[in-house]
Amino acid sequence: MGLWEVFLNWLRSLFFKQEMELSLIGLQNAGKTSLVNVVATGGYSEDMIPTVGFNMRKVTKGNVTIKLWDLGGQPRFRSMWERYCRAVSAIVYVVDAADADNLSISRSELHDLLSKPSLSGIPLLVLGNKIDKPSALSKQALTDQMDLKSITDREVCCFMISCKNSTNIDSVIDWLVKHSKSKS
Ligand SMILES: Nc1nc2c(ncn2[C@@H]2O[C@H](COP(=O)(O)OP(=O)(O)OP(=O)(O)O)[C@@H](O)[C@H]2O)c(=O)[nH]1
Ligand SMILES: [Mg+2]
Repeated sequence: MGLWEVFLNWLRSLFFKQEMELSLIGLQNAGKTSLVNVVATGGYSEDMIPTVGFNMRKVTKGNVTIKLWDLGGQPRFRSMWERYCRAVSAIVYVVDAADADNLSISRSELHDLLSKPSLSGIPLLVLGNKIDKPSALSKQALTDQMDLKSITDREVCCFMISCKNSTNIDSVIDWLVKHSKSKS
């Protein structure tokens, strides 16, 4: 590579570096921390410790640096979700698609969160996780049960994933990268 090319590449890397901040929200046991692990390292474990409060992780994909706020999903942590969503480029809401019993709670927590004026317009990515389980809902059923069609004040996208089998994780990363902003 000539010196000129090295210089151009360096210049390009300066201008095209992207950065984004995301919050991972959803009920306890949905698989938020598992998703962070799969995106960051490809690792998956059955043996997870519930998140107490929150964790922050930085993951780099290509020239995009993603700062992830991985929040605890137990009831006592839900009141802080809004605070960690205010400055983000996108909200990622994880649902256990195989846990029919908790879907209505998950739906009302999501709609509660989105009703906060401070979060208006922030794009939403809903992930139906655990599709490796036979009891998991279809995308259509999840969309209906989470009442996603009623959300009209922002961009909404939904993918069905499995952290366990790494299903559709690429689509998630693509979506995230497309929603990153140029570093200023
Ligand atoms: N079968 C299956 N189990 C999964 C999948 N993803 C996560 N799990 C399991 O679900 C459990 C909870 O996962 P976590 O990632 O800790 O869930 P969380 O949403 O971070 O939970 P909190 O931190 O308490 O809010 C763990 O036992 C995981 O192994 C998946 O895709 N398939
Ligand atoms: Mg967790």
